[in-house]
Amino acid sequence: MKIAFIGGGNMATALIAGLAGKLTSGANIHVVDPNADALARLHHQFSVSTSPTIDGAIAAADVVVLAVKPQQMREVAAALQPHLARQLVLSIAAGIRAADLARWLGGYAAIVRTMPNTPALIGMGITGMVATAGVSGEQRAAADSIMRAVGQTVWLDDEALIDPVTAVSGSGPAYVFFFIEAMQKAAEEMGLSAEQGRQLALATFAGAAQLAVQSPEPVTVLRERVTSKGGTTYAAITSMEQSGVAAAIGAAMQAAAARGRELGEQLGRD
Ligand SMILES: NC(=O)C1=CN([C@@H]2O[C@H](COP(=O)(O)OP(=O)(O)OC[C@H]3O[C@@H](n4cnc5c(N)ncnc54)[C@H](O)[C@@H]3O)[C@@H](O)[C@H]2O)C=CC1
Ligand SMILES: O=C(O)[C@@H]1CCC=N1
Repeated sequence: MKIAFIGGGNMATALIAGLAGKLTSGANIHVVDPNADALARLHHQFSVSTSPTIDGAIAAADVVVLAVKPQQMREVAAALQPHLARQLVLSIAAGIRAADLARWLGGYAAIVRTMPNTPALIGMGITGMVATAGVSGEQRAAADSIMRAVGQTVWLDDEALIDPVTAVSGSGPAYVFFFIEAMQKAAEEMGLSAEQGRQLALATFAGAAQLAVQSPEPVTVLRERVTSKGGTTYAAITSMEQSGVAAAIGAAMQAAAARGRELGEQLGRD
């Protein structure tokens, strides 16, 4: 499968790292980005071919992944349009609605809209996906195999659910890193070294996440099992409840989903 990426930034790099040598070789991956440093890095790491602007290489691709910022999508779509004939267009942009993208591509119908996340870099991503009516069964399977090469996939029937997916798993790695940062900072404030705090916090996250994945029991039961009545965890969870941590997480996720909808409305307006 030949895959072209328009945009070679953070998320494209995570996808290429997961894909190269797995689903396809770097030689079958082409990356377009005006940033020469980004192209040099990707070429050096994964032996992908590169170009600073959209060129003839796009015609040879089976799948064109749109990995630019939402604000750049319209301009990129206009430049891409003359090069499209039979390729599947796979967008990873937050907010941008498939119908607006199809319009900017001059009515091009073969579009899969997705929301991946950066753990794709180590093959542990998860991607929410929705196909438009113009996508063939073969193209849908191709999109699924690309994203499954870097993790799990969740197909959605309703495109509106991409914004909630963005709020959960697209932006989610940042919430986890934020929590780990806070734990590391508190560990240091309590006298542990930076390295000890890092080791303890990371092993706790990785261990607890794997336990939750592998356990047949819901996370509520797992949490209760750590929480002895009147013990240390009880003190910590009571403090979090008093601080409104669960409500704050809910509000943060609502804000992420709302921002996705807002981007779609703003950028799709004309
Ligand atoms: N970073 C993340 O965790 C996730 C990002 N996304 C989506 O992925 C997209 C890219 O995000 P990031 O990789 O984080 O951004 P980024 O800023 O790291 O990458 C964007 C890249 O596009 C390039 N670019 C700018 N104009 C271009 C043009 N005309 N043609 C080709 N390339 C051009 C830039 O030089 C840059 O390398 C966004 O739409 C975002 O919503 C989706 C899921 C997760
Ligand atoms: O923050 C963003 O807009 C992108 C989409 C999901 C993760 N990063």
